[in-house]
Parts: sequence; C-alpha cells; structure tokens
Amino acid sequence: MTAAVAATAAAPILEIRGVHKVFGALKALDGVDMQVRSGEFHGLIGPNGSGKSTLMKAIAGEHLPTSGTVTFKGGDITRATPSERSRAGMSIKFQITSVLPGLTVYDNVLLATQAREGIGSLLRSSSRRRLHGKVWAALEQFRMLHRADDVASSLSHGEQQWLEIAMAMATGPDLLLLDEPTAGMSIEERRITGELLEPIRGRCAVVIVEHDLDFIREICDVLTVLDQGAVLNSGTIETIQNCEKVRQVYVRRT
Ligand SMILES: Nc1ncnc2c1ncn2[C@@H]1O[C@H](COP(=O)(O)OP(=O)(O)OP(=O)(O)O)[C@@H](O)[C@H]1O
Repeated sequence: MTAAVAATAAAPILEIRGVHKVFGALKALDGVDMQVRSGEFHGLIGPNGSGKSTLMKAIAGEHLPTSGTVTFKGGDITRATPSERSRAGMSIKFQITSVLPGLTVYDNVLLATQAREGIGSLLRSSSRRRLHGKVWAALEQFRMLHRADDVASSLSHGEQQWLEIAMAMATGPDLLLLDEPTAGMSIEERRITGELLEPIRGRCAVVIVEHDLDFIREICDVLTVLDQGAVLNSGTIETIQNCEKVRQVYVRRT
C-alpha cells in the first residue's frame, strides 16, 4: 500500500463541521465541512478571498468560528486557545515569519520546542540539554545542521522558510498547518521544500494553503477547493482536476 493510500484509509484527525465565520455583513466562511486524515497531505486551494486563510485561522485558533465545530483527535477544540491546540499536537507555520533574526538557527528551534512545553521550560536551563536531541534531529531533517550556529538573519529567504518548518516540526506534532510555504521561493527552493516535507507523510498530517498549483499537485494526497467561503469540491488530485465546477471558478477569476 502506498503512503498516500494508507493515509486515505486512516481515521480523520481533524474534522470541520458547518463552520461559519462572519465579519460584519461579510460571510467569509459559509458552512464549511472538511476532513483531514492522519498522515495525509491536504491542500486547501481557491481564488483570492475564498476563505482559505480564515479557515486556517479557525483551525489554528486565531479566529473563533461564528458557528460550527472543529474537532481534533476526537476532541472538540472549537473554542480552545492556540496554546491548548499546540499542546494537543497541532503546529503552525504562518506566512508571517516567527523566526527571531538575532538568535542562532539552533536557538530558534530550541525556543520553539521549549514553547510547546510551556513557560517553565523556557526558564529552566536543564531543558536545553534535555531537548538537544529533538533540536538536532529537526535541524538534520531540514538540512540546517551546517547553519546551526549562524544567526537566523544570515539565512536566505528559502532557508528561513525551512527553519520555520523545522521549528514547527521540532515539537513532534500530529498536524502541521502551512500557510503558503513556498511564497517568494525560486523554482529550485520549491523543489527542495517538497523534498523536505516528503518524509513527514504518513506520520504527521499537513494542511497546506498554497497559490502554487503545481506544488500542490505534486505534494498533496487530497485537495479541498473553497469558493466564496464554501467548499466547492474535495477529493483526490484527479477528482479535482476533472471537476468542471472547479475549472469554471479558476477561469472566472483569471
Ligand atoms: N479580519 C477580517 N475582517 C474583515 N474581513 C476579513 C477579515 N479577514 C478576512 N476577511 C475577508 O474575508 C474574505 C476571505 O478572506 P481570506 O483571507 O480568508 O481569503 P483567502 O482565500 O485566504 O484569500 P487570499 O488567497 O487572497 O489570501 C475576504 O473577503 C476578506 O476580505
């Protein structure tokens, strides 16, 4: 069984049911249902303003839905805080950088790992020794070991993005949320990003919002397409590519 098929057969780790989000008179999300299975790479696509970021924020706890539920690993997290979600095993890399530029690459990953454990860990110097193995493994996986002692501000744009993914993965999450991970990257950097994410498949579910449809097609097992705050279709790449409604939305908006 391929990793993609195995992932599809697994139970949902994340379930969104009837989620609405209203900003004044605007319905940014209009009754969204979505399921993400354990270990699957799930792409969230749709034209500008279709509600992708708002849905990611509702999953991450940055926005609370106006109505509807978000269930993670069988527990209702609709109203949970971002740190409660993090402790439950959710990790986020948003478009806006969370890297501290004056710290070394190593210390950025260490800080991200300690933050998951709570404020006590940040204050204990012993946690540095205890977490060394996790930090080292994350740096190795994301090919950053040779930059461990360099300050983060000296990294290229692509390397900063990989550092952020390493920081998000160092906490050992079951679900990783990636908001436009390849924004501003060269074609070569995009290819490397795909390679770096591949080993995660099957052990951590990933929800990816991305405008680069070639990248999404190459990396995702399942796609959900949003249009005007509602799900237009959800399924395999083949299903979505052959969907006339999806084609029309992209033609209409380009
Ligand atoms: N905080 C907010 N206050 C008011 N309106 C908002 C807010 N956040 C988003 N919106 C509106 O909600 C709608 C959905 O926005 P959202 O950013 O989720 O779309 P998107 O699909 O991520 O768009 P893009 O691809 O351009 O990033 C848009 O009309 C947007 O203007």
